[in-house]
Amino acid sequence: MTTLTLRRPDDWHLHLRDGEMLKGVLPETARHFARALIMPNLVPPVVTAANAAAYRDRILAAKPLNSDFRPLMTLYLTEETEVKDLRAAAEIGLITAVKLYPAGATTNSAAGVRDFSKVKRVLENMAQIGLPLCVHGEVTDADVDIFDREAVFIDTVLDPLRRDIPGLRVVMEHITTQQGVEYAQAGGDDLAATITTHHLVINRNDILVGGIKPHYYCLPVAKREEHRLALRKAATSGDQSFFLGTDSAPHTDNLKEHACGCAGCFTATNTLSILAEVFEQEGALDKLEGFASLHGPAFYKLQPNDDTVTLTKGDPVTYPDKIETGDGPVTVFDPGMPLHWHVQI
Ligand SMILES: NC(=O)N[C@@H](CC(=O)O)C(=O)O
Ligand SMILES: [Zn+2]
Ligand SMILES: [Zn+2]
Repeated sequence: MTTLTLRRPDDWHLHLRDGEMLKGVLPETARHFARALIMPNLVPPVVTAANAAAYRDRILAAKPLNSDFRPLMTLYLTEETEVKDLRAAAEIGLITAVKLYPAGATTNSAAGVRDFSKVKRVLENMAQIGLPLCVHGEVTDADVDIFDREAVFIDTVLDPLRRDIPGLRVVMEHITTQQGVEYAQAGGDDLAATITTHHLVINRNDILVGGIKPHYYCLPVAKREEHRLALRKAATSGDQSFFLGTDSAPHTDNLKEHACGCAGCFTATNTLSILAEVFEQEGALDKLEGFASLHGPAFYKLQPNDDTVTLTKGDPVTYPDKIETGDGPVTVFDPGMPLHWHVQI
């Protein structure tokens, strides 16, 4: 196969940041994707309907001319989130989901949830109205090894939470383990999982062998090879429980190449070419449209996009090593393999 036409994809987990960074990174996503679910971990976070409306307007103002890109907004769940504000935001279609960060789990998560009993009423209301909860699924206990934090979260937080609040629709964000795959597979229609581009490509050796690679450091951190293989199998299986959330998470190079480097891989620029390469390697190019363009809208009860994107296979395609933003350069994720699928724009 040398040409592949898909319904235009959506990105179900994206960090656009704000200000100059937003202006710099938004065109990279808007070039290929129709919609993206926008993460609310700004400083300060997007915690109210008014915050979400203002942020949506800043995104729309930063959008390239003639782009139809649509941001789908989320609220950052805190122990102070008000049911009334959240329900009103959902009713007018201002928000598509609510994001749960365990406090301290990842970039800008300090305002996240410490005591789950304090958000129970909000979660019950979300279950009633069918508003999905997107979860950064890692425990933060100092005594749990960072490579075990996702599996421990599933057993000790996520599973009890889902039993406690029947009907709550949950997206396990950026899963990185076999345990994540198995839990998502078994969860029925109210549970799904996003998988990033980079976790299909790198394992933990890529971060650490031959010198530390700060641009491969993200959270949840990439795991052993067996987990990467489980993710590839899940993504290319055609199972509707799995769909694309790139978790493209830009940080300027000075903050990545640092004694205490920030977590996040920036993949917006070359994600589609990488995914086509990965799906081809797995003999599953016919499953790419489901993963990138159909399963996500089905979970969120939205229509898939009407228009299409076409990829053609040819000589290796090159992408810039970095993009320039008003805040400084941002390194584009290096998949460490030649990419042959060109995205027509
Ligand atoms: N994935 C990351 O490593 N970083 C994300 C936060 C997140 O999605 O956990 C960020 O905002 O930089
Ligand atoms: Zn996260
Ligand atoms: Zn993220």
